[in-house]
Amino acid sequence: MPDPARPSLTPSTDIALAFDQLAVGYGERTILRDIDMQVRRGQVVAVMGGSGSGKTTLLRAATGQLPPQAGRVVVLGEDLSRLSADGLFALRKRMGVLFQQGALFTDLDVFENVAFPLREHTSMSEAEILERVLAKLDAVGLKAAAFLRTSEISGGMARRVALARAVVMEPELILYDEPFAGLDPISMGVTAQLIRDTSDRLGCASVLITHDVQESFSIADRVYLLGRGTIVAGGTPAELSASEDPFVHQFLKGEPDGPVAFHYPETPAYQAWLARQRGAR
Ligand SMILES: Nc1ncnc2c1ncn2[C@@H]1O[C@H](COP(=O)(O)OP(=O)(O)OP(=O)(O)O)[C@@H](O)[C@H]1O
Repeated sequence: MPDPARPSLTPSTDIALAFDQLAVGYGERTILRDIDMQVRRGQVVAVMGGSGSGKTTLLRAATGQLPPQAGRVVVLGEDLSRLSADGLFALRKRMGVLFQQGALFTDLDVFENVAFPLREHTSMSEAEILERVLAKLDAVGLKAAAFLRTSEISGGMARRVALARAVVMEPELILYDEPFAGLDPISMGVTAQLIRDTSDRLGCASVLITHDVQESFSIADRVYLLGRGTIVAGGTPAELSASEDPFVHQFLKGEPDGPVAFHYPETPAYQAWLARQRGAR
């Protein structure tokens, strides 16, 4: 559970990630607009929303993969759109990202997969690398699996190895894309606690994109709910749980009917495709 004694007010320099009136999308299409969000060091923030609501898109904006259509993304005090390619590369070393398809290198064993960022970006000695990697593997319960090849581990184990790799550089900001996907209930609880502990111990900011209400509410300081192309609700887990907003209510209860759209919207591109399909028959 989030520590109630943790101070809720910290200086503004403590902000690790800020979206400031952000609009972001692909080509001409805007997926999210009017996004205002701040994540402080030591905080765990969960971003939730239905399928296609723009969670991964928001993550891509935070890593600089997707430039803003309007507004700003500020990471560790740096406005991403003002950074050179070298500046962005340097900043990324201070960030950890666990992608949804956090693919491991199949030609490396578990240990070398986790050691990879240390070898790429630091001048740590072999002895230091050994201790650091074993500590991170221990945290995900896989120390004794260090010598295994990636073909010898299960999908859920691979997710945990990817998690160890995302935190091995002890980054200041960690972005997790669906960290609970494909995990059994025990691993899910352990992973949630690991995310919380990593934030507390390293004082880093953690942003997790997830569908899992129970796990994210158990560790998050704040939760944001995406819908209708923007943030529809934000607050502490307790505030959201008590919300009367029909959108929040439907999402948290997983009810099929309500304002959360189940169907992908019919766009002009779909209408044009359908007309072509029908014309062709
Ligand atoms: N590379 C892309 N090019 C064009 N449109 C995209 C691209 N990636 C995603 N989209 C569109 O952006 C919208 C949001 O997608 P996004 O992947 O951010 O949703 P999500 O909330 O992460 O969904 P899920 O929970 O299903 O992973 C969708 O309508 C999707 O079709």
